[in-house]
Amino acid sequence: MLVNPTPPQKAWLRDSWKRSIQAGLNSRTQPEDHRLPRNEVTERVDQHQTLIQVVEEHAYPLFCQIFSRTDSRLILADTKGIIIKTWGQKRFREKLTEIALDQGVYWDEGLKGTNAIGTAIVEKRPVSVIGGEHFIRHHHFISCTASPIFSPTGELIGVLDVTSEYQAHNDATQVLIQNMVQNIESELLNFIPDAALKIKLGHDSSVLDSGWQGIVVTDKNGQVLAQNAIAASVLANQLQPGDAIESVLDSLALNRVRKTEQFYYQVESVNRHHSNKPSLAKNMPVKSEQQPSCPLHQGDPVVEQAWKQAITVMDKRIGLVISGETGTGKNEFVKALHRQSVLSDNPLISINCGALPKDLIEAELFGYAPGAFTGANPKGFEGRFRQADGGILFLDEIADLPLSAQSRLLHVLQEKVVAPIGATRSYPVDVYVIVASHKNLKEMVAQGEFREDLWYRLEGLSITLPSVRYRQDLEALIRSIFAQHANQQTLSDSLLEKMTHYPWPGNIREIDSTCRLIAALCDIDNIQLTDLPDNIQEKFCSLDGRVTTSVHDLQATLEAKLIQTMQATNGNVSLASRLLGVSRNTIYRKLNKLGIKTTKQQS
Ligand SMILES: Nc1ncnc2c1ncn2[C@@H]1O[C@H](COP(=O)(O)OP(=O)(O)OP(=O)(O)O)[C@@H](O)[C@H]1O
Repeated sequence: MLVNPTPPQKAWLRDSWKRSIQAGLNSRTQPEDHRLPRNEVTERVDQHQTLIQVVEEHAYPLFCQIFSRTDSRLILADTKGIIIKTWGQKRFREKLTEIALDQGVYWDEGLKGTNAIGTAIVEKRPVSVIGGEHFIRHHHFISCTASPIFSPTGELIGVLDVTSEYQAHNDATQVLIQNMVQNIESELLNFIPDAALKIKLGHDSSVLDSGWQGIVVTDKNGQVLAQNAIAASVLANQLQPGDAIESVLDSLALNRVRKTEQFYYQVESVNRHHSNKPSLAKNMPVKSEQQPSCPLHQGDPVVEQAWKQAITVMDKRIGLVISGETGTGKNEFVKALHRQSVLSDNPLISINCGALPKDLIEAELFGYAPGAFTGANPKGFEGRFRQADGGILFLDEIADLPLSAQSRLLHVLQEKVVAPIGATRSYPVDVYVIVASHKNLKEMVAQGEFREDLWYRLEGLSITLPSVRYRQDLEALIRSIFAQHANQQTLSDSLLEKMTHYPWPGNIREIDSTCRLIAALCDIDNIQLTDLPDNIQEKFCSLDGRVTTSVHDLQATLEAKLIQTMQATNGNVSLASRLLGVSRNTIYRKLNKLGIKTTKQQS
């Protein structure tokens, strides 16, 4: 029988080793891996989007600063010890793959023996497990330090871990990880629904922006919603959720550092411009200096301006019309606006007018009374307008709304009441309506296909989301969308270049489905063009192996090809016309336009 080595001295480690033995593990045998199927990994990543985002913004920079030159990985695990995401040294990741320290694998103490992630979950406190302190021998080459992450209401929501090659950890590592977790927990306070004020506290004014400050978050009436552990300590546990913050502060005036007898404090309004930023992918370039406030782009000025204007008009309840080719992200834009707006706790109802049969659209929008028409739900239907009451109704493809529904819509917008079909009464509704179309509504008005009065009622601000071929952040956009589908894969620079030169007629939708396909088919690092299926390779490459981007570039490519052919044929127009498959006249015309004379013309 194999005997486990001498248990360690530290009591908590001894206990953890004991639990490992009780779980039936043998220190000399590498335990079996328990791995989530790929689709469940994606689901978990989705569920943890906010946490991932906060880690990327508030812990990863510090990790890079301290560990970038060492063989280390930053790891986020969920409450069951399943690894959700990892960041850091790529070559070290490969080494960690040998012990399955990668995405989707359970690092529960009962499955992997004493390890920082699993043991921190059991202990509910930060722990460092250095080299030989790991129960399983195969894990002795690593040192891990992990700290649990708690929600503003004190529930465990995940674990942050730094795993390094054995020698890389020292006594300060645990303090560092705690600092990262502190930053994460403080930032999570901004995500509490109804959070309006953030009060930073400390015994000295210098700590107010240090990452070690106490934080209390209140609603707009100054009622405490949550606080971090430091605030509870600075305030000697005087405050509980629901208490009025003014019981401990003299003033709620914003931004000035103030002092009570016990502590310094500063009141800020909560920054709600956080939700659902696309994840900062591992293979994304370092953040641009100026972080865009719109979560849907990575530095495109047109989208940013559209976003800023939209936020402003929404707050003032001015109408918003969004145009843009199919797939440019109009729906996503509206969802992000909703999340960011004061209406975020109220419904967002989206309806695609083009996708509904014309004779049902009025019933869908305005509802109907029981027995209003044959085939209807016998209980009646309240309709989308009433479902959206207090929130936002997004009417996509509004151009497809039949004229009869247009007049009814105008009536609802003007009177703020909706009368379901066949009903004897009407209902008050307070709905902010946003519309989108990829057809030109103004032209439709001119042609009598869209009611002019409705257009004037809807039109306030008209914004157009740019087609991706015109976006200045295309490369970062592709990287970020790919990262959302990738497991650990990355796109090679040359493939990325091809992708940024492809015109993407289906816009973000096409980028999304292409990236999804590449991530599913190419389970390798640094994916090259030749790793892709033939049809995708073909779409990224033009005939001569160069890439076509826009009409302008296409023109340039054709002209270059013409010049090359003329050179190769020593100016023989007949031969060039046969090689290029165009008439001699076309060649003369093009050469003329380019100011090039044929040998014949020269002589
Ligand atoms: N900024 C973004 N990042 C990642 N994916 C996005 C982004 N914007 C849109 N998408 C994805 O692209 C696809 C198309 O987006 P969306 O439905 O918002 O486009 P649309 O302009 O409303 O299209 P249509 O006009 O055809 O209704 C969706 O799958 C969406 O998830």
